[in-house]
Amino acid sequence: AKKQIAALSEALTQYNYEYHVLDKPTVADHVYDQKLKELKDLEAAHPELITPDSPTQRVGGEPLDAFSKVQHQVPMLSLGNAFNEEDLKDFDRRVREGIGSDSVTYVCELKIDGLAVSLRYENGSFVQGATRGDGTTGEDITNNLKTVRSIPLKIKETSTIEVRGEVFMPQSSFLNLNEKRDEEGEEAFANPRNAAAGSLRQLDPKIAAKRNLDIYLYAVGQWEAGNLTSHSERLTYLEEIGFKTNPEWKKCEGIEEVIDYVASWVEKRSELSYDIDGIVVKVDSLEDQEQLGFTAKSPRWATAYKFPA
Ligand SMILES: COc1nc2nc(N)nc(N)c2nc1C
Repeated sequence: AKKQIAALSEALTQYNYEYHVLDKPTVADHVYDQKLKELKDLEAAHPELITPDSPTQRVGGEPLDAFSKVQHQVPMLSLGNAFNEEDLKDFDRRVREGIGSDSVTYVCELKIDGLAVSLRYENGSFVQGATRGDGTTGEDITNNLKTVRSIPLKIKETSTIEVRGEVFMPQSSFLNLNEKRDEEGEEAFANPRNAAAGSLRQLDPKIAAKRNLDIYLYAVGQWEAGNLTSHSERLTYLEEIGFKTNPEWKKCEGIEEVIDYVASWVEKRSELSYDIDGIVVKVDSLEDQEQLGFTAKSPRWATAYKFPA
């Protein structure tokens, strides 16, 4: 039974990854459902073989009375804002002065309009997930985050790592949810961000599990395997070890290319299946990031260009 459970668990983990992270399923839904039922039956017959990172443990746990607090070992900071081209040029000038170079490689990422969360993995298993909170102390929402299908319960990296990203509700899920709430005489959510926040704040994971939340990861903490030299390499590494990253990120040589990228997304924004509230611009070189450091509350090597609300 142990071998069968391990084989089923591995197959289901791979199917889930292909469907929810790569958006490239290789088996039909009924195959997934049938194997999941097989695994559930085997685990019911051998409960001592159930592991917390089994595919059957996504919607686990009884409703909580409250969320416990989590201290972020590395604070979850906020981003300085830019509202126009002038602000972006000012940011670029400060960066070039700070690193003493006249051309900078940036990475641009879509700024997802959701909730920032931090995910901790130990020995390859998802062990804890927390909200940003006030940046230092967040809330432990591990059980709710386990219901987000695009969050892997196990990854290939076995050293302890922490990754950060944005949980969001796709627009289609938001519209369906509000329709259902309307039918049930419940108040509609104002926007997908509020709906995602409300879903992650549910004390009962069975409710969160029905909200079709999704996630894009964008940062990975320092860890021994971290011999990477740039943010773009880290994004690629996140993808390699099984995380979902937003595919629209782009390396930009100099602030003019950043300005072009930002302008292109002002147009294309409405074609996305999820809400974004801006573009995040980061210095790519980790050495340069190190040299620029942080203000009290945000990195000097990044800024968020905000779209008009
Ligand atoms: C480096 O710090 C950050 N990076 C970020 N990157 C993306 N893509 N989106 C964010 N919301 C974000 N927020 C922060 C504080």
